[in-house]
Amino acid sequence: MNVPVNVAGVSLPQDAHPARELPARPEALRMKASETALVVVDMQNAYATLGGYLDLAGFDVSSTGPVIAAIEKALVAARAAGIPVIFLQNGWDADYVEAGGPGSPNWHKSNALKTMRKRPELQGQLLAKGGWDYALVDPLKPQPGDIVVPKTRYSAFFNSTFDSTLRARGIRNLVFTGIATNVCVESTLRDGFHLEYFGVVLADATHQAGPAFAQQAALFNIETFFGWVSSVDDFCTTFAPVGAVS
Ligand SMILES: NC(=O)N/C=C\C(=O)O
Repeated sequence: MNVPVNVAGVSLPQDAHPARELPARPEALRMKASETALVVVDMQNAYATLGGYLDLAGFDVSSTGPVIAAIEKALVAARAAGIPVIFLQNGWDADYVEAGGPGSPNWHKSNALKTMRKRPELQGQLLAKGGWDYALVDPLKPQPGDIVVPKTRYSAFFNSTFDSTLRARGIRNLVFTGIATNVCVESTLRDGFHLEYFGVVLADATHQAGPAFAQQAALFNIETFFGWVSSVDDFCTTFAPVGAVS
């Protein structure tokens, strides 16, 4: 039911968004556009482009093209439905202070930092703010009104503005796209679960870091324990304007 909202003497717009039912595994999920964000995880050259960090570190990024196209489609639908779009962007300052030194597990586990230690000529290039590797891929540049949240660890909920950005807007549903399904997507969705956010992955708009089984395992974990799994077409159809013919 839509009722006028008055907060501290200020009238806020009524919520004109009806609940929609998004087909998903293991079951459909009811959600309102006004309580939902489309989250684009780390679609940077580092993760999606030949010559970027993942490629240089030995991960296969040759099939990320369809993922970029699928995210573009989801972005069009989200913006048309009034669903906020949040781009996450992973990396550190050019001196890697934010990456942590040997006292941080990140220093030991980050394959970007390890690759640069192995190949000193790459020092300062991988995931460094201001550089090509850190930049979002060209087809997925933010548009006015979109939100960009920088982050320094796999989960977007740590040492970032992500949680406050969501809570300030009354968002409780997170629709995830991006790379990598089994690292930053899953880490962020899992932390969101523990903070009471409903997390849905659009599987065809994600890509794993590592072998294909890593994608399957991440989707299994999400579907079974932490959230829901849907598709770009189902997201677009669910949030299409009422009466729109597809
Ligand atoms: N965006 C990601 O999922 N990142 C995965 C690995 C890394 O950043 O080292």
